[in-house]
Amino acid sequence: MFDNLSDKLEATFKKLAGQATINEVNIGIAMRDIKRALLSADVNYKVAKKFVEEVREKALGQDVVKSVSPAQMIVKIVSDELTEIMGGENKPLDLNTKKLPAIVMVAGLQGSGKTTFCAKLAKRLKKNGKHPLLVAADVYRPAAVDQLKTLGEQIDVPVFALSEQDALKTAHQGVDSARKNGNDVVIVDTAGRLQVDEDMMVEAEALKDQLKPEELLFVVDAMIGQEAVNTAKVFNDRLDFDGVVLTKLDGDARGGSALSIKQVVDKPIKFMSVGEKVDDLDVFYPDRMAQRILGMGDIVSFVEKAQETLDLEKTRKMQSRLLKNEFDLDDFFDQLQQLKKMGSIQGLVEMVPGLNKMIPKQDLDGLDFKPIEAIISSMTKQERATPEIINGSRRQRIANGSGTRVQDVNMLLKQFKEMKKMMGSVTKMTNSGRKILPQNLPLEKLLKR
Ligand SMILES: Nc1nc2c(ncn2[C@@H]2O[C@H](COP(=O)(O)OP(=O)(O)OP(=O)(O)O)[C@@H](O)[C@H]2O)c(=O)[nH]1
Repeated sequence: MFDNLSDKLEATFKKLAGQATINEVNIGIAMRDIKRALLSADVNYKVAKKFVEEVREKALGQDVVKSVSPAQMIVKIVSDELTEIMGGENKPLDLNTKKLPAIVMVAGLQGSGKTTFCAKLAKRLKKNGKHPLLVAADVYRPAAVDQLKTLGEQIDVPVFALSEQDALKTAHQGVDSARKNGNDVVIVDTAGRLQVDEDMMVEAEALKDQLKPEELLFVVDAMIGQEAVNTAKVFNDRLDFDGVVLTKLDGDARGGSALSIKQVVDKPIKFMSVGEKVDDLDVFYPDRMAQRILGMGDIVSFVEKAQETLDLEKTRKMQSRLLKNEFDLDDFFDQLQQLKKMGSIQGLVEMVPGLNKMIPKQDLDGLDFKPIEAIISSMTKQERATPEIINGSRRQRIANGSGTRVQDVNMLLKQFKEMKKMMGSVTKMTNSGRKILPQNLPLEKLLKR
């Protein structure tokens, strides 16, 4: 996400880095470049125009501070402005209500990722100690009801559905059922259509009027670019929703909708969805997103995600084995499982400052752990603990057992050996008190110029 925009902004800042002062001329060129970068990231034209005007005004109005170079100053202004256009601070869900259950109504076009989002949100709320109930009010497509039921089973959250095609009745009875069964939050999945149509809007308006949800969330697929912004406008004019959920940001390399939607509908983006799995949902933090766009990563989210998903006890044990250089293929296997729990690798790489520059995206596309897992699973306990004993005939046996080739086994063993060597030297550096991160980051370097 935002790959191109990040590269273009970085190039603009680099050009400014050689300048001694900020003046009308160099700021004019920089703003032209930034505007072009925003437009090619599919940012709404009016938003891009306003953005550069604000940045220009702030940059020219700044007192020259000796310790800060023009490039540093512009990076800071652009970062603040990006945060601002995406909404400033995160606006969390407000589920406070005197009458339980709290109701979250979810609306959007068909295929936007509504149903998947309902399940993701339910999982998140459950983790935070709530007792959600999912209500299948997307009654016209039996497959949508089945999909919600399957997801509900997967995350162990109850799903309420009726066999009748009556969204209002389903929603009302769902809320009653929640009240009876002690569910404190109801998440109502509503019907979508392929395009905005009158029947869908009328039904959504009726649901809103009758349910009076604490949160009405509009779900939109970021991959449709500016169309996402237009659809948001139409839905907001009719439903006056409370917040936006941007989905499929993992597939949206440009990111224009994330940058435009808040400005156009004046409603906060509350969540972003970055993959198909039930854990691929993140709270949307405009400031962290701005940092990501500027290639500075989002280490806070990375650490939060790790804390939420990883088995910390296991990780601690692994670290201690690493320090003693006892890390073996069993640990490697465990670590892969933990990594997988954290979500998409591309998403993780984008969060770590500088890492997205070090690993080409094409190396991550389609990265598949399955053959690695199969190879390790085909080894004996002894082989996993002491990979050095894996000779030619053992390699052949492991390849046969895992349905891979001997070359694949060789490659894995070689990579494991190199990784262990690298970890050894990192451990030594850490022990000797040398800091490894985060000095080598592109923007950190740029800021030092
Ligand atoms: N890559 C990616 N796929 C997603 C994401 N969110 C949802 N999807 C996929 O998008 C497709 C549509 O998602 P649904 O949740 O069924 O969409 P919906 O809006 O409920 O659609 P209807 O039930 O037909 O109204 C599914 O294949 C999801 O797995 C996401 O963040 N990233």
